[in-house]
Amino acid sequence: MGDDFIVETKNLTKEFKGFVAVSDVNLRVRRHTIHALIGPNGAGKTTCFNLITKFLQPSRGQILLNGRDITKTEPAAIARLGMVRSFQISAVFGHLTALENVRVALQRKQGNSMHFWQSDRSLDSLNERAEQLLADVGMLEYRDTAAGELSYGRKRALEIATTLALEPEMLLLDEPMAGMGSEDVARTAQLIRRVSASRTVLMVEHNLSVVADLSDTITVLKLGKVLAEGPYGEISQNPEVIEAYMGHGVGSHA
Ligand SMILES: Nc1ncnc2c1ncn2[C@@H]1O[C@H](COP(=O)(O)OP(=O)(O)OP(=O)(O)O)[C@@H](O)[C@H]1O
Repeated sequence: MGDDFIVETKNLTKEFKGFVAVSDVNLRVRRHTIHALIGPNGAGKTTCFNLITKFLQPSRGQILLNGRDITKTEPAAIARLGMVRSFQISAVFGHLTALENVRVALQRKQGNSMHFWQSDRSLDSLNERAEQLLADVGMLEYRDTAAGELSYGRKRALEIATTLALEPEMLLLDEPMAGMGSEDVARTAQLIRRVSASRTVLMVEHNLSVVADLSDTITVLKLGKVLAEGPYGEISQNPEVIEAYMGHGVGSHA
């Protein structure tokens, strides 16, 4: 793999009233890879994620997206630059069907230009694109099901489809497996692998076997600092990582 980084942070630091939650983090996310942020509770994963997606403003440091400094960029502008965050809590409209949910996302992407939507042809092509996105996440058979009636895992798949409607170059997933049963976890892992084919994925995830299975690179945070970075086989052998996870699984994964 070449050294082509889509996201880089330089000395990224966040202090909350003097408490340093994220401390001088230099993260480099290689294009077209799956990169996971892990670490024990309170390690600073969520804060780091919120900084990168601009939900929080850093106290110090820099964030680069495709080499461009986005440290001061408004969160709303980030999606237009190709970086889209998918939420842990499903953001789909329960009373709309799966297809309608994806259509809404596509319309939002198109900017809702009235004259565009008046033609039947454009509506047809919108439906086609929405169906394609549902197929991409393995949800075509649920196209006419109200989102509120879908299982939690399928809601998440639908939510990923609405995120993909924005054509992100980079997808940020906040604990994609949270609250899922094992069947949904397996399906979602497959989905993440599939959508990562032409994109870059950065995820915060607690499920270590999923992280081990999916990630090209793993960054381990502890007390706001990077403790280790590398593929699972490497970090899981790192004594400091094992100690940080004492009794919680790193190193014991087959
Ligand atoms: N808004 C805030 N104000 C004060 N302290 C905060 C704030 N947000 C996070 N922290 C602190 O920063 C540290 C890192 O928190 P963070 O949520 O980023 O960790 P995490 O690795 O995501 O943990 P978890 O796995 O438990 O979600 C914690 O000690 C937390 O209490």
